[in-house]
Amino acid sequence: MPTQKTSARPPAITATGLRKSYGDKLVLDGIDLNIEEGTIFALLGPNGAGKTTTVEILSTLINADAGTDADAGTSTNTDVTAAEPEVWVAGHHLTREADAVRSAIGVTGQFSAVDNLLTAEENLLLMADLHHLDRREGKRRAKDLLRRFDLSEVADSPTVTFSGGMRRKLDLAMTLVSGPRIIFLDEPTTGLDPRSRRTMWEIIRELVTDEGVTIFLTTQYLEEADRLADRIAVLDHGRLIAEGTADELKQRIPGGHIRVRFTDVQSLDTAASVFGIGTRDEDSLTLQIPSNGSLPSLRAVLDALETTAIQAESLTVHTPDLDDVFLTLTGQPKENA
Ligand SMILES: Nc1ncnc2c1ncn2[C@@H]1O[C@H](COP(=O)(O)OP(=O)(O)OP(=O)(O)O)[C@@H](O)[C@H]1O
Repeated sequence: MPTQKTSARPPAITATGLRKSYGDKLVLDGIDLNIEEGTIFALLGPNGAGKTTTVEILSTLINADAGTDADAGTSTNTDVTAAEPEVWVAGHHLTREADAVRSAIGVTGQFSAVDNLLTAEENLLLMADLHHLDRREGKRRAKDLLRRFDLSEVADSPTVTFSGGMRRKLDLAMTLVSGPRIIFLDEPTTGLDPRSRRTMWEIIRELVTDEGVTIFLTTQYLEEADRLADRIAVLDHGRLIAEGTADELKQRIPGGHIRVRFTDVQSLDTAASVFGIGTRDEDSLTLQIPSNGSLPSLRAVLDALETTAIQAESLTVHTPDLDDVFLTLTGQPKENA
């Protein structure tokens, strides 16, 4: 069967005009993806945006409705005749070479694959069996993964006793038993406490830097995409409304600001006339002054307050984050998008 004929090192995932509807409900409306090998790609979107559906299609769990037809990416018509999807994963055609795709990928979904009745090691050995590894190799990989994920001490404990963070680590370890080159992580840290989330981030980063795997992750957390991803795509109502590095996305939105809170309206008014710019909010007694968040701009504000002897109660510096990106791109906060 053919493999993608580009360079010696094909992109990990390419897709053109990916569409999916459930009945009348259009979930994906012509999505294009181009993800380089050895990078982390984050698909960012609120609940119901179509993130899991995208992962399910790319990992061969469900079929897309259509790929590259004449009007791909431009139509919102849900009655588009299904054409052969044009999606390549790990250099293999998604539908014509589905088995080859499956053997190159690993998927960790929102619902744990961990069997509660088994120990951590038994869960890993079960995965090794499913992937037809011989017993010795299976045992070797299980031990190696338990050590890497800091689970050796609980290798023989029933997983029913595991915390959410331990379970999530074991889930990912189980995905790694088969040595996948591309790993799909569907909301890998949802519901985890901040410490477990950071541990998970470290593990994900190491997978890329140490082993050169490609990670396709979905997330609702702007911070997660910002911290982890080489490229981020923002999914909204079945369309990618923006794509780029975290910095590129941030550049598309207005700059940050310094927010100064005063103790009374008189101080607020004086400050508003001194600065001459900014948004004055009498209810919260705050003045929002445009700023790039740099030290000199902060110093300028502090100096002006000091020389004019205006009493400020508190001051916060706001640099643009991905929440601002969502607000700017969709006109709505992420939660309501
Ligand atoms: N099997 C299905 N039948 C009908 N509708 C579905 C099915 N699977 C998903 N949907 C709908 O498709 C839309 C996108 O769902 P999807 O699970 O892909 O979103 P998501 O971005 O992953 O959201 P979440 O963060 O909540 O998991 C939702 O409105 C969902 O109700």
